[in-house]
Amino acid sequence: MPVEQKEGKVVLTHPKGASAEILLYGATVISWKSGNKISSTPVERLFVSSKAAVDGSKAVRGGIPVVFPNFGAPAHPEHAKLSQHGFARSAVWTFDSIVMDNEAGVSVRLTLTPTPDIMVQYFRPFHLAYVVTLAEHQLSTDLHVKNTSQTTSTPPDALEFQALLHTYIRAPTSEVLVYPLSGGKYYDKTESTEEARSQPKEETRTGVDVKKFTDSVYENAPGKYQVIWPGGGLEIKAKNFKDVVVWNPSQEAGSKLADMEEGGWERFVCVEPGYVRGFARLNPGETWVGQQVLTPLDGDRPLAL
Ligand SMILES: O=P(O)(O)OC[C@H]1O[C@@H](O)[C@H](O)[C@@H](O)[C@@H]1O
Repeated sequence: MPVEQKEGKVVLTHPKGASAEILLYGATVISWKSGNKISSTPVERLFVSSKAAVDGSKAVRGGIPVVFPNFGAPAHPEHAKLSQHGFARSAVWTFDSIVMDNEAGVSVRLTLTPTPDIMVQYFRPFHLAYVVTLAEHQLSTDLHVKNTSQTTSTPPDALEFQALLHTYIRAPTSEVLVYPLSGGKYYDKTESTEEARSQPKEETRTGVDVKKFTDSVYENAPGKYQVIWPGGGLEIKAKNFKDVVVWNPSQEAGSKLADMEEGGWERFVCVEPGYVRGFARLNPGETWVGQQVLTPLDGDRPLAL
């Protein structure tokens, strides 16, 4: 069965062996197993902490949580009641449909509209659709945001939001490098004062490492990244996610996360395409689509982490 629904999750299986699992809780992709052009054996590409809650009690520590409508602590007055990274990653989404089911890809759509719980914290009408497509050697995740307001006021009843795919890539943290961010502007959230956090820095490293606590928001980033370690790597392509966040808590911050497994920070890098500097804006009836495509790089070998 290429698409199976069981116990709060959707499992996609590609005829050539790749698979993906998506929790309805948060529409969180919690597993993506894929081979590559050289080795067809599917291997896990995403990191999920063994201490992560996968029962819907807390956003998942790993996989690909969906961040919407705010990134980090709320900065927009309309988001004031929301918690860090918004409600999409901790709301139960609805299985909508199978979009495609053939050798080119197995694809499903999940949706989220305001629930009573969301409406207590957030008044804007919206419709989110998340399309996850599994190909032989690729995983695409597309987030569609629609402003469903019927109001015809002037100025328009705009939906202003941030969105990000918080992708935890399984990789040896001490060796992984992210390209090409050199020359770009970033905001360093590990700085201790608000003033230092709001001053842009210029990236001078050809390949960005995460050997120490890293929480960097690259603004207007290139949209195509290589995440490379000795013997392996992935490409991430992003559309309409103009920014990218590179995060690894290291032991310093990782050991304080209750749902992070011991040493888990040594086994991943988060490379997170997003629209997080400023706000995307939709007038009533308009839709915005952000896309992420993950592909193992040629020469990639399975990781024993
Ligand atoms: O612990 P959370 O809420 O899942 O967030 C993890 C991290 O997510 C990153 O995207 C943020 O830039 C970090 O500041 C944050 O610590």
